[in-house]
Amino acid sequence: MRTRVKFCGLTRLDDVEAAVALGVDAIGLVFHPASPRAVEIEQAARLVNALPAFVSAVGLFVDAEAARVRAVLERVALDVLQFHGAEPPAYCAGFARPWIKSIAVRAGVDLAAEAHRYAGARSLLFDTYDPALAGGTGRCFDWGLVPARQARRSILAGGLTAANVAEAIRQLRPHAVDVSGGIEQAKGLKAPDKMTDFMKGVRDGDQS
Ligand SMILES: O=C(O)c1ccccc1NCC(=O)[C@H](O)[C@H](O)COP(=O)(O)O
Repeated sequence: MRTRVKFCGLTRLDDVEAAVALGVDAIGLVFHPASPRAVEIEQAARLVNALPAFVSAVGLFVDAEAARVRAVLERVALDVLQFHGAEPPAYCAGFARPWIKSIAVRAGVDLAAEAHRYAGARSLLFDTYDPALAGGTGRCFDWGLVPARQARRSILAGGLTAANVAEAIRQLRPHAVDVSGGIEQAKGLKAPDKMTDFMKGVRDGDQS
């Protein structure tokens, strides 16, 4: 089975079109105002409206007020929600949308317990722990901390690049990979050559 790919933190129409042309499965839009990749609601609506069928739009939130998530959903046709804070399962399930929960992986985190707690999630997204950042760290975590059983339905994130994604896939065989900083020329601005190389890396991983 091929590894699904999500490009995250897109802010420009050109980048969305390039991502679609490369065959991504999903794009991620960051609705966390503190992020350098944050998008405004009308900007996000334009980006999502440029997507063809079968490419999913994922909206990222960090401990947002429920009213804020609802306000975004009224204007932006998001397919999936992705939560990067300390949101409890009942909150995540409260928007009538499929959802993903990000888990900051570090030694001592019980991923089986997190999977049990967030059993309503379509997938868990395993990302790098950083006490100062809710996501988009640009750094890898120790992939050895993810048991094979937990990896299977998961989305692997954190510091992935064209140089390491094939090896990450070979080691963990995740359902999907998620990248932001590894395909950028500057925060929020994607680099076409890095996007192309990343997709090649994914295909190499799938064949390994
Ligand atoms: O990208 C951000 O700035 C961000 C801010 C707050 C919460 C989540 C954020 N991004 C989440 C993502 O899904 C990233 O793709 C993921 O963390 C991987 O990022 P990177 O290590 O840069 O590839």
